[in-house]
Amino acid sequence: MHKTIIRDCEEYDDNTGEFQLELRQQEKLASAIFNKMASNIWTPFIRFTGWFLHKALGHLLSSIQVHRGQIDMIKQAAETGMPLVFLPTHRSHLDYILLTFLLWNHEIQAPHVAAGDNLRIPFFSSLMCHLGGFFIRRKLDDVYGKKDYVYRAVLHTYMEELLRQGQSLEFFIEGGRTRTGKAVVPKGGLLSVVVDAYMAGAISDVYLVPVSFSYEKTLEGNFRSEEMGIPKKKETFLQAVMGVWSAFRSSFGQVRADFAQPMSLQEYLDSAESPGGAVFSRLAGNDSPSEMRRIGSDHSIYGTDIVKEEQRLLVKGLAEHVLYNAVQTTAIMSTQLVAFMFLAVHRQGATWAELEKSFEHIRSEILLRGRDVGFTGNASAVLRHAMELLGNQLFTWETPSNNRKKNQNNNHVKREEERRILIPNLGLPSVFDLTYYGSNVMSVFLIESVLATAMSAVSEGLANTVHLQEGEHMVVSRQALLLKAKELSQLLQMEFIFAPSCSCLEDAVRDGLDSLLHSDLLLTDEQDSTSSQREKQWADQLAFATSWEDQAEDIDGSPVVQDLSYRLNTAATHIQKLGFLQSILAGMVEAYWVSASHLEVLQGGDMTEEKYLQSLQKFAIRRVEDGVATRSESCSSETLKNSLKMLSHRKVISHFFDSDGTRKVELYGGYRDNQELTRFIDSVGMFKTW
Ligand SMILES: CCCCCCCCCCCCCCCC(=O)SCCNC(=O)CCNC(=O)[C@H](O)C(C)(C)COP(=O)(O)OP(=O)(O)OC[C@H]1O[C@@H](n2cnc3c(N)ncnc32)[C@H](O)[C@@H]1OP(=O)(O)O
Repeated sequence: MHKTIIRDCEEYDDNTGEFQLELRQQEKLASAIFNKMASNIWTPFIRFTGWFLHKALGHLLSSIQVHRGQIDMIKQAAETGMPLVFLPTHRSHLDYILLTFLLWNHEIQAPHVAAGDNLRIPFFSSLMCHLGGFFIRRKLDDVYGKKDYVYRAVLHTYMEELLRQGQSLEFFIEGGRTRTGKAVVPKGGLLSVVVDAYMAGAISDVYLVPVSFSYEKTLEGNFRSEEMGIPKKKETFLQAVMGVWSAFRSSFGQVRADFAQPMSLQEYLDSAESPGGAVFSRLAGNDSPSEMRRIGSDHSIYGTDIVKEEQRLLVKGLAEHVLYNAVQTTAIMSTQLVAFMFLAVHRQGATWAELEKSFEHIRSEILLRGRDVGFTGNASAVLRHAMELLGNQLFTWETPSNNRKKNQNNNHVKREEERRILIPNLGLPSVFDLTYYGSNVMSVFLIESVLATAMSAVSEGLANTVHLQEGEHMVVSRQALLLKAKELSQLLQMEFIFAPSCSCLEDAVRDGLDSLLHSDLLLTDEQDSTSSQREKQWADQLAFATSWEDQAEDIDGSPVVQDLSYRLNTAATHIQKLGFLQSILAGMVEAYWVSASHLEVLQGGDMTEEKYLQSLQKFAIRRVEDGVATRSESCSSETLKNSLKMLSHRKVISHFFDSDGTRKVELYGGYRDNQELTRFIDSVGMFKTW
């Protein structure tokens, strides 16, 4: 492999002494990088580790669930001889251990796994290397803005060569473990190498395998400090050993691994419907895909100076597609359901009977939406088990103070017991334990939650459960609702992937609206549907399907097709459902609104990015401590950071480097004006549901 890199360099036939000297130096550098990077799988060691894990994992986990059919599917894909690229979601350090372990158990070739060089911990890193780990920089370029071509070339060639040899690869496209519990916007660097290897004809095809791991309890404990904005410390050898030791003295419940259907890269790119396919066709121009493949491409980390925007879109679309599939296959574990239930339904607490009822209800709603759960058993038993794993510091039992008497008889004691309320601890920082586990469930109800939140914006706050009265008459325009839902999804695009890249956001939102209609949260005027009314509903929906696009194309913005209106079902149970759906995104919307409001600080002039983020987090925490915030999770460091990415993407703020190389942030021209900024803050604030 080392020779391949050197051969590539020697293709430049320049015999001047200076060039030869430079070449030798670069060769030395490439060789040093390669030696530091490469993995060295040692099969007997994998076998030994597999045997050891068989003994050890039983002390940590009560079970590892994996679907036999999914494993067979992976085996079949492996038997084609095509390289497999495993792309798991990243929740824990156990992810990569379990993946190789599961594959080894089923006699599937162990993959080479990209490990960030922050994991280069003495002793452990050499074990990792023999188990398939190859070390990459977390940032490709050491110096910002200056491409490290040699490093990029070595990494590119190394990965391409592994694929060429039919070896399997694994990398975490989110780039690191999630701190919030939900998937992180994917990175495109390593995936671009795989796409490029195919485009350049180094491989005839490759299977991309989205994988997800879902834990009842993660080994890592919690990410409270990081969510509070306290920087992560680099782990030392001693801490790593202590971590392993303390893990073996605890119990982490069950883990569920899910493999989504392997995707052929060739099929993905050839598919005319996928945005990847459309971009690919444009890139290929008149050339057929195979012609294009022969020509090669510069889609990767190592190519022309600037990767074309269309090429980036192709890889980005693919990465999002993979991650979307991984998230959709993720099973919901007991602890995740319980945490979600407290955050979205029972923030004020609930009796045991109420909790059991909600638990059963949410479980059935999850299954109804085609998602799986990683537990069985009756609500009471699962609730107890989940709360034990989450830890009792997250909940407090309280007895309502009235009628509390001493010396009661048995019946009284029982009744008293039934009246006791279990209250979640939503204070800082423990709320982040609940959000970490609960956020995995968000993806199940995401689009419906977006629509419920948009409903509040369309009705100018009147459709908030705080204001809504039972039996109240409230009508919303379908067109306005869909447009506001789209706006909100775009606002939260750094938080979620709303639709796979083969579909579009509009379709996903329309499907969400159908669910709300189906569940009777929204009613058409003629809800008692006779067959002719059903036909009309169909026709109306068809009309809207074209109206969205029509309206987007219309110059003056007036809708071309007649709009429809829906009546909000204000029966008590439906108000409750609306509240539940709005509650799911309320903390995030509050964080984005807080972030938008804090921009006023920048009207005084630019600030270093670090200082600005600190001041934003302080502001958000103070709101919680002063009791001003509605949701304590609104000060989540990760959400605030994402909101800044969105502000930068929307060109509300911009970044630049000072003369001393410090990254600074400032308001974009128009937003320095008070009115413009206020308009922007209001455009975020309209999604408040409190
Ligand atoms: C039985 C036995 C069991 C035991 C068994 C044990 C197994 C023992 C194994 C140990 C295993 C440990 C495993 C740990 C797990 C981690 O350590 S996770 C962390 C490390 N992994 C990753 O980060 C993978 C995903 N990250 C990436 O792909 C990132 O892109 C990279 C490669 C790290 C680079 O990140 P970056 O420097 O921030 O730069 P980024 O903006 O992403 O782009 C870099 C370049 O990529 C290219 N690029 C990026 N996006 C695109 C795009 N959309 N289109 C085209 N090109 C693109 C461009 O060339 C870009 O450069 P520019 O043109 O922008 O200058």
